[in-house]
Amino acid sequence: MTATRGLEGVVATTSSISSIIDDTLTYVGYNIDDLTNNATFEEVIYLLWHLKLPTKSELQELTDQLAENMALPQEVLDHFKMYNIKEVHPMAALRSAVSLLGLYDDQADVMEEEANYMKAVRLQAKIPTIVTSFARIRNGQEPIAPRKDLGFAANFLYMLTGKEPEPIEIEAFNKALVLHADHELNASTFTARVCVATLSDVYSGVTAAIGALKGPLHGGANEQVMKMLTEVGSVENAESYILDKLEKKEKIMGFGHRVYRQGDPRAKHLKEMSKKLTELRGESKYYEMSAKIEEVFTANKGLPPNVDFYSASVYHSLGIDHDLFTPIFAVSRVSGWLAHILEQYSNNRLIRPRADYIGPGKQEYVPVDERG
Ligand SMILES: CC(=O)SCCNC(=O)CCNC(=O)[C@H](O)C(C)(C)COP(=O)(O)OP(=O)(O)OC[C@H]1O[C@@H](n2cnc3c(N)ncnc32)[C@H](O)[C@@H]1OP(=O)(O)O
Ligand SMILES: O=C([O-])CC(=O)C(=O)O
Repeated sequence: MTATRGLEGVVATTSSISSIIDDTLTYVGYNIDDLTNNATFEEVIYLLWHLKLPTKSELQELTDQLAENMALPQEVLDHFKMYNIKEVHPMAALRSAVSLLGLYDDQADVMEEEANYMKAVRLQAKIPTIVTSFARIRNGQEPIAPRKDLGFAANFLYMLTGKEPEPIEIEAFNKALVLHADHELNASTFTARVCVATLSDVYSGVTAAIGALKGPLHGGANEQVMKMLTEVGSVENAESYILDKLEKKEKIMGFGHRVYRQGDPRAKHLKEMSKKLTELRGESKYYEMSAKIEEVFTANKGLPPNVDFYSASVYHSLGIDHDLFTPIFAVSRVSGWLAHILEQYSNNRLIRPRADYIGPGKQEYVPVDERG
């Protein structure tokens, strides 16, 4: 038995949800470029969960179900007062809040297909409310209830800021949600599938996935990119900053990918939005710094940017706090996690690989008093 480090190249499951073939990403056969340019996030949720695009009435039904389920149990809102909210990372708060949410769902452990589907609806609806309520409560503001007349993307920005977002903001945020929705067997989705393959519940699967997304080698990279842009500070500093990091053999966040070789097809959409939005805000230096970093890093390492790189300046231009970037990734990716959880349940087998043991050989037990 030999191990493949990081399971690189290992095919661990079949799936009908999304595919990456020759650097092309599709959701259920639809090219990501097409979906990003044309679809609402609600349509994409439906696509991932039902493996087909919705009719008008199917879309309306899902939209209504999401709207009806956005409110949080008061206990979940109250729990934000149990710790020092200003000191807590929002991803840790989200992970805990989702776990807590499971305690207030009397269907949490009901394993029927319909019950699991409705839990998916409830989680997809409530996660944006958790993120926006957390963000407001820590600023001493009251959470804002969603508006029935706004779509998913617009509602998120509205619940965060209390202001009705501009059409260009809604368009950009919707595109970002579509782009982050699913990505084959990435680390957090694999985590979710491993968890529920023990026939554990949907809340456990999503809680585990949030934990995996939090790390800077995965979803946490977008916040780290913004930290880097802040440190770089100006276009003039970008080249020396990157060359110095490379000299020290440090990783540059937002670059490289386990699967893509020529480039992440999602990055170009975010790059375009970054240019547009930073110009609109009179902060084009964030786009220009990013573009310079890309130029210098790619010339030196040959690694193109991934989805996390330009999403940082996009979210910054939308006025979003930098530590909310990864929770926003979760607001979108939960749609993919839930699709994979439902798919795993539908054809389940325990996921249990082997380890190639490399520890010591046979040893004799020595009582503690006799050990040197
Ligand atoms: C949504 C997402 O999860 S997208 C990914 C988000 N993560 C990041 O942006 C973090 C930065 N990137 C990385 O750490 C990696 O590219 C990963 C984690 C995305 C992929 O990792 P892996 O496939 O395991 O590649 P690994 O980390 O082994 O890198 C292979 C080589 O490229 C180098 N490399 C890869 N990415 C980077 C980077 N961003 N900066 C500098 N060097 C890099 C590694 O140092 C390594 O070099 P070596 O062979 O000389 O040691
Ligand atoms: O697929 C991966 O390894 C990481 C990624 O890009 C994603 O989850 O969107």
